[in-house]
Amino acid sequence: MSTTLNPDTLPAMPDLHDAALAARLQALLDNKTKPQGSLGALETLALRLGLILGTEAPLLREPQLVVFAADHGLAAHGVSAYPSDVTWQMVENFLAGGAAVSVLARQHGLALTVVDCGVRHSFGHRTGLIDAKVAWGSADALQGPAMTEAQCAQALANGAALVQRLPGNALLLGEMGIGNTSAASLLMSRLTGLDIADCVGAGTGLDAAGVQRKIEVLRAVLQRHSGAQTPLQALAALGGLEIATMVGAVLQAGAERRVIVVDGFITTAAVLVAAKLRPHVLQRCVFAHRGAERGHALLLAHLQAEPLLALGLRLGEGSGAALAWPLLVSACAIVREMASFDDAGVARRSATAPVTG
Ligand SMILES: O=C(O)c1ccc[n+]([C@@H]2O[C@H](COP(=O)([O-])O)[C@@H](O)[C@H]2O)c1
Ligand SMILES: Cc1cc2nc[nH]c2cc1C
Repeated sequence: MSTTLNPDTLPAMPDLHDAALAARLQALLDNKTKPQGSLGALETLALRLGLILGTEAPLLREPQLVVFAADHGLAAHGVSAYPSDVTWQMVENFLAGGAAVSVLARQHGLALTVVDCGVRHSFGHRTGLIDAKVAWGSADALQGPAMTEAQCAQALANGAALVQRLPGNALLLGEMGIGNTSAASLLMSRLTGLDIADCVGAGTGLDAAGVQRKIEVLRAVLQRHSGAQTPLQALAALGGLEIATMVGAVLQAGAERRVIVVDGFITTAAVLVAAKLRPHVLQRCVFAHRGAERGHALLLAHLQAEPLLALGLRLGEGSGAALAWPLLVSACAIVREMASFDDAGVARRSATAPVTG
């Protein structure tokens, strides 16, 4: 491993497990005026948020939805249904407030920031856009590595630095990049050992023949980079400047004990890379949804993640993270505000009632 891409330089990620706090949070939930466990997944979520934030009174502050954007050399091989220009055009749409995620972020009071990690376009200085451009798109991974080790290290550092400057205690992940389902599928296959055919889907809307061609291209890419086996080697070779920047952001957010809200297939692939480097980062993650992109369900299963929603989304941008956000707010409010049996003078479960699961 070269010194530029050294995993030892990444942030430490201590185990968040705190049996005493978990027991106190569970007791708080069990004493609320409801049959035990009746708020289902919201209770699991409340426990997780309490543990991440290290408190019995979890409160989410100044949530930040960050859309990581970049272009992909592999897009030249017809692996997407749309042209690469859509990446910069959608960045303009985010900045103008007209994209799906713009609408949802406004609706839910989420600060929206777009990061140019490597878009093939010059935006100039713009409100709401962070310039973290490492290159004008990643290189064609069929010809060589998608990024040099130095570029990958720069993207990781950019992601960490931008999170350090963000306020609040929650990071919602979004991305935009024509061709980035290919990079995500490549990373998934390499880091899980699953066959590439199980990791590839229609992305923006390829037909069945298009998906077959995409699988063939990606199989050749994996062959070309058979030596790139560690998480960081795979990240540099198989690419995605927005994915690499996101990995840096996720590791920094996790180290700062921010709540990380994971969106669709591509953001989950970034979390996979981060988790292979620092497994405890998964304790800080809330998986917003299981999307329609083939591979996402398998990837979530690999991570033993239980997503909150299943709406058939395949948009990205952070749209699923934004849609799930009110559930996180509700979970925290339940812990902080709901009355206990004692507070409200409500009778507890009868001592003689049979115990059920
Ligand atoms: O989030 C997802 O699960 C998801 C699934 C399919 C496509 N996308 C979005 O579509 C783009 C990538 O698709 P493609 O076909 O160009 O690789 C990129 O901008 C993603 O945000 C996102
Ligand atoms: C129009 C469009 C919007 C998107 N948002 C995220 N990925 C996208 C891909 C396309 C093609």
